[in-house]
Amino acid sequence: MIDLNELLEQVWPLASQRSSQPETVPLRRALGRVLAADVSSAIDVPQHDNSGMDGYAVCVADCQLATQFEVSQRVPAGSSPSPLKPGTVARIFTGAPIPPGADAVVMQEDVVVNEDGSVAFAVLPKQGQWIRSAGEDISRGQVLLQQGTRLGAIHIGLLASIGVPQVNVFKRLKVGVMATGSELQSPGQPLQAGQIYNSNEFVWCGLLESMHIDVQSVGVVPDNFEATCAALESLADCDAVVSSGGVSVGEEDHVKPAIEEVGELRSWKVAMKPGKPIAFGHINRQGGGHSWFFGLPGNPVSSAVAFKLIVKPFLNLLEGQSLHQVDWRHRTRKVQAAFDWQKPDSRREEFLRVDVQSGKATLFANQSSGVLTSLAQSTGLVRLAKGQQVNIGDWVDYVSYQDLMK
Ligand SMILES: Nc1nc2c(c(=O)[nH]1)N[C@H]1C(S)=C(S)[C@@H](COP(=O)(O)OP(=O)(O)OC[C@H]3O[C@@H](n4cnc5c(N)ncnc54)[C@H](O)[C@@H]3O)O[C@H]1N2
Ligand code: MOO
Repeated sequence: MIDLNELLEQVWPLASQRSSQPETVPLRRALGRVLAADVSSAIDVPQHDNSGMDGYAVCVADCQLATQFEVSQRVPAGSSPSPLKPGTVARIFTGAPIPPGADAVVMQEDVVVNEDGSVAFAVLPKQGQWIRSAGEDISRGQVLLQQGTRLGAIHIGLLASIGVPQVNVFKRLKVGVMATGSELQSPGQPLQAGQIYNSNEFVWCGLLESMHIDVQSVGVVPDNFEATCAALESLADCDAVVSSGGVSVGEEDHVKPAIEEVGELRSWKVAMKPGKPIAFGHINRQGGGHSWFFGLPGNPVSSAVAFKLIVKPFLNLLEGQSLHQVDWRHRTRKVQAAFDWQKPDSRREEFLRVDVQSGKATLFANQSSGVLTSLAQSTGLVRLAKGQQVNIGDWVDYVSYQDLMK
């Protein structure tokens, strides 16, 4: 058996060697895409010192209590003020540029306005108060976002705030999905004796779509060699293909011989539970090149866990993110076990489905790799080393699903 960390060190670097091509897309199409180049700002944000309040722009050195000041100009947002006339103040509104010569803003609640329109201050202003400085958010020349950043809504807002209308991102990946198993039935059809519904395909399509990846699914492939080869070949133009089932040791497992027929295969028993049998390789394309291939176990929990821990980061790397950005092992933290685990697996590390609230991990009662409910009713995985026993109150390593899918 191979340790998970060793497998990751063998497989992930293969993805970094071949990242996808860049393309330019308008900002409104950039959500979830990966930046293909650093973005620097050509402007200061905000561009000018501006008022943080509706009120009066003043020169602090001129201000005295019990004195009336003439309001010499009115500065709404979007206007360009003249220099402040000495001994006067300027009416100003939130976001409007500070007139040259003014060095503080007094909010209107702290000002008395006289009948003749002049104003007086109840409290003396402090230098700089209520002034938002030019460049305090982003300064000109600053690298705002780095290559490899996956763009969320706030990132896109930042790009808009520096006036950029479009952005250079890596091409979207296309990933093929297939579920092998003659026992599989599609939702909506009645179950015959011995059949189960195909859920893996739906889990993966959802995970891939949430990763902004285009999905091409061939659905269920029956357990026979020819059908498996044909399905694999039909997906060869994808960047990668993920298949479930048929990677263990039974005679009905056709995935491994089929990959050997249409490409190249490496398969492992990974020392992890769930997710032990994993096949990896590639499918040759007719015109040259290849699609990467992952054969994950059929058990729904095993395949979803293997997908999140192994395949998802691989796809992120293939799209152009860096190893540091995708390696979930940096996002592991300690939580306190609210459970006992007295019979650990001595040969495989274990990933237990737990619900973590306020730093305390409660174990989902049924840890079988066939129980998909365990994934729905947990917040993440506790990672235990081979043979690691747990007593209530022990601190254990934990990674949340949210951090795994970042
Ligand atoms: N003699 C041994 N048997 C098994 C071993 C072993 O080492 N020696 N390993 C076990 C482990 S661990 C796992 S995990 C499974 C993996 O088996 P396969 O990948 O070959 O998957 P199948 O046998 O095709 O299916 C396993 C299980 O999952 C259900 N399944 C399959 N596809 C789907 C789907 N699309 N949606 C929902 N459920 C699915 C299938 O009906 C089976 O119940 O092997 C153990 N056996
Ligand atoms: O990989 Mo298997 O999940 O240990 O059931």
